[in-house]
Amino acid sequence: MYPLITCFGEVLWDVLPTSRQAGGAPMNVAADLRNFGVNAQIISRVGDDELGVEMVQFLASKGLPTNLVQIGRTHLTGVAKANISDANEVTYKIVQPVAWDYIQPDPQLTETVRQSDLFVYGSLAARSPMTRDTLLDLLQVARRKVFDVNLRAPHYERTLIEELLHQADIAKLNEHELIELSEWYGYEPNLHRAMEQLRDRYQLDMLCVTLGEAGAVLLDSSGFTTQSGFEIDVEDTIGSGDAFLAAFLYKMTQQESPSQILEFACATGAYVATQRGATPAFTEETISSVILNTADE
Ligand SMILES: OC[C@H]1O[C@](O)(CO)[C@@H](O)[C@@H]1O
Repeated sequence: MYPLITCFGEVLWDVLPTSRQAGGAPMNVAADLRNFGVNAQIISRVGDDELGVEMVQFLASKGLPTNLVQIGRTHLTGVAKANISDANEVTYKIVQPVAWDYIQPDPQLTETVRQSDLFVYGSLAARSPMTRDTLLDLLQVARRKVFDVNLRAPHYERTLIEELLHQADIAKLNEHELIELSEWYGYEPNLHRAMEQLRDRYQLDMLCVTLGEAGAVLLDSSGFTTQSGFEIDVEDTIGSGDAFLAAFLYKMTQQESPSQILEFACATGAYVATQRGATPAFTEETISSVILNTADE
């Protein structure tokens, strides 16, 4: 079951017009890692309410430990209203403040992060002072840090994103986020060049940019690796980027080559987009058959 991967941040319910699905980027990453048999866990907080009970049950059903999910009496379990446009772009109205805005420091959290091989965090969790402070403390003891940039307007500020980038060893963002960061720094609109400049600015070991249906690009010490997208029928893209990251980290910890990592990650992101919600059940075999079926065409 090694390595140990600890994710930190929001757990919430994504409310769609006709259904409610468990979500929250770091939780999605942890649940998807569990699909691959990785020893993954999530640090978060829910409210002492019905939705909190259901969330804890959901985490347990995914094989995730629930002892790192705090239960608070002051705030409700998180909820996000998701809207999907005709072009499959999802926008979220992420209710605030909720329980995961109040993740409290705790020696047990510090210890588990200290022992983790990878620590995964995003920017949304840092929107409120308490969870932000807990995150910054945990980053002090984390060994290898993976920043899933995940910009969710209006819940972030440039200075905070920069602080979180400074902490990261590995960063993943999508093409729109790269454009936004490039505008901050006046980078020319050239994907490879902007990636190199961002990698150098924050001394990242790995920088990965997802390109939606066009695939993804990875920049690491071996240079650039590119993977084109898998053709699929989209159900909804919620959690697709999170699944990409989970698959990426899974293959990375298995020491696979950059091109194998990227192919597997793109196939996993594509598969999740064919399913409803952020955390469908799948296995490594499911993803391998996505890759094989595409190769046949
Ligand atoms: O975490 C913020 C939002 O992003 C998602 O994780 C998808 O990437 C949703 O499940 C959640 O509402």
